Amino acid sequence: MITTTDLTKVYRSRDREVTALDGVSLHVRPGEVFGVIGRSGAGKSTLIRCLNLLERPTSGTVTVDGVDLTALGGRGHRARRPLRQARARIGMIFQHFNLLSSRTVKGNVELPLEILGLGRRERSRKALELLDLVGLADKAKAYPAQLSGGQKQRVGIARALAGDPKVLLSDEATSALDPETTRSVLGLLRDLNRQLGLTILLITHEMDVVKTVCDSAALMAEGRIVESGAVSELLATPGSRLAHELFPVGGPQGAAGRTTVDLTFHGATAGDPVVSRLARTHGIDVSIVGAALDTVGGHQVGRMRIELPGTFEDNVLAIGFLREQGLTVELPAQAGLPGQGAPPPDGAPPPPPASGRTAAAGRAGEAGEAGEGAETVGAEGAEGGAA
Ligand SMILES: Nc1ncnc2c1ncn2[C@@H]1O[C@H](COP(=O)(O)OP(=O)(O)OP(=O)(O)O)[C@@H](O)[C@H]1O
Repeated sequence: MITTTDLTKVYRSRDREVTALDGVSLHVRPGEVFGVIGRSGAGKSTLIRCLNLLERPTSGTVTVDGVDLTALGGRGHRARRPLRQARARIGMIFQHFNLLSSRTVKGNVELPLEILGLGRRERSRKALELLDLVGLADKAKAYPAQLSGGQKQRVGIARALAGDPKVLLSDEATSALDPETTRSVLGLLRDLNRQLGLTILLITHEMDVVKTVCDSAALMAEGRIVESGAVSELLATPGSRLAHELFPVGGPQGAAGRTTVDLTFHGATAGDPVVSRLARTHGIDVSIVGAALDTVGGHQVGRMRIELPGTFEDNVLAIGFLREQGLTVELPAQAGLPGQGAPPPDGAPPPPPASGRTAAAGRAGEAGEAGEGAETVGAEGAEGGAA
């Protein structure tokens, strides 16, 4: 639905050049919610402005719903008619809502309909229909100043849907909202995505947004896409930086003479009692040092950090066994090993605050036991619960 090819944007002023986008190629499939995450300055806003050609890229192409926007004339607010028409099919919502304070809620939603040339009655009918869709039918006559932040964003969403877009771009739409309102606005976006088949690309610096609503995600750093893919696939990719940021597993690592292993249970593996099977079949005392359950992309996922007695070489067979069971197995950096799962230190956004049933601190006991404190789950619990 959205494809960019080698998209580059260089801002030039008299004395310096900033490469905000450096060869960005990404593909958003029809009907998916796609999150772009990255630190401040990574190039996210530039990317989203280039997607609807509010900003003209220096080179590369942007294709939305089969139309190569970069081939259409004009830029910014001086876009020519074909580009304006193509843009009308791309809705956009903003962090600070961008509502007109002098217009009522209904008047704000009618604005794009006026620009599209609809008559007064048709505008009124459509605006009320859209307000109903976002749950604000009773606020049609209110002014933006009389609304909460979440209600303002709902008006922004209704306005963005006025041109019956196939694509909705969201520029940090929940960053100004409290956590509960964020959840409700993300819930609305997910409902619209399902009901209308709307493709949504959102940029955010909040990992929780990606975790809550996105089917796929891309990590941006220094104008480039560092990693991207379906969230479920990323979680199954050893060493994925996004997976590590999305769902960190806690617990100490690298004790001398022991091998630390991070396991991810998802899909078909979620219900298998793999750890106790490992303990039984290989006669190993498995220590669980951290475990967590969380919902990522609408699916429950379990992660567990275990320790095996002995060095990596002593545990090659056990690790092979875990891989054969279909688990994602990662070896964080530890004594005598470079580490397979730990993400490189630079470029990624800071880790999100712990959420969901994230757990683990200190040694939590031997296999099968629930750990002390917090909400640590034992081997069978984590496996069974992550269905
Ligand atoms: N109009 C501009 N002129 C010059 N440089 C710009 C312009 N807009 C953005 N930049 C630069 O491009 C780089 C990417 O900025 P951008 O706003 O796209 O990042 P971002 O990931 O959206 O950051 P934030 O989350 O803080 O908004 C930054 O170095 C920024 O200073």
